[in-house]
Amino acid sequence: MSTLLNISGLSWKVLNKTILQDINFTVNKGEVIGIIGPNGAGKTSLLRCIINQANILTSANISGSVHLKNRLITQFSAKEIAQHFALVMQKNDSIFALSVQDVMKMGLLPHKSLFSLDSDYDKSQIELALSKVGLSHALESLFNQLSGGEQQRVLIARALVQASQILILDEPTNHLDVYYQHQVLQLVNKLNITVIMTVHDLNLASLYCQRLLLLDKGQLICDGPPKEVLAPEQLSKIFGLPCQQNFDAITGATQVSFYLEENCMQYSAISEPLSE
Ligand SMILES: Nc1ncnc2c1ncn2[C@@H]1O[C@H](COP(=O)(O)OP(=O)(O)OP(=O)(O)O)[C@@H](O)[C@H]1O
Repeated sequence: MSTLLNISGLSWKVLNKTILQDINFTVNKGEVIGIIGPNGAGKTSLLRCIINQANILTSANISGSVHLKNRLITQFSAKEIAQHFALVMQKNDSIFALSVQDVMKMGLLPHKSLFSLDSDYDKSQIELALSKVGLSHALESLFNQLSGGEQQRVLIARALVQASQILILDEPTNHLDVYYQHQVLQLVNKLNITVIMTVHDLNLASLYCQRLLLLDKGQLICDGPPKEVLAPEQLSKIFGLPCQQNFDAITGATQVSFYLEENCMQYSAISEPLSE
């Protein structure tokens, strides 16, 4: 397996606050990796550091390194970053007033020269990507008139036309109903490209990611296959709720359930949160 990304000793501080602390991991070509952890754990911040956006956002104090194909990420131009990474991040204010078609065309820009015209091939790629997310009918619609879930699917379709080697998704299932949660993650999974995504739903993460990174308070607590990372004692401690690990009867995937003490009839069978 060839290594695409190498994150080494990565730390990020803003003023006195530590956002990420000594993060180390590698990403191999073709892996589908889910970043999980509680609110504020540093999941989105880690994505930003990987794509070299943390410095743009703040006068940040970043140490350690991110290498993409053995070259420091800070040495890549913005266009080179866009050629390597397709992004679906959570805030998209800048595309507020565009049509879906225009939003989709933005996905083609990293691979075009300044004055190149739209081709029939471009048009067919846009139509194909929209059909994959069930939005063929929305080509002429205004992006800001779509529902949150439809907007999310357009952004995923835009990432598909960008045809980059690495797909970065920040909470891709946000706003999606249960059908599109599975549809989008299955689609992402079948692309045969490298995917790094933050996911709040631990069971979806387990179902669609080969490998999970568990973050807490800016630290990488565990990196491994879902069965190992979703160990109930570990999750119970981090999320502060009793937890049980099961296996899905149909897929065989590791699944977890959390319980509130007062709702739990068989509390003794379930691991309690560990004290500090
Ligand atoms: N530019 C910044 N300046 C100051 N603090 C920041 C900055 N970016 C993130 N943080 C802080 O870093 C911490 C981690 O934020 P981040 O958004 O990475 O968490 P997350 O794990 O993605 O959370 P969530 O699950 O709630 O989306 C938070 O406390 C956040 O307030």
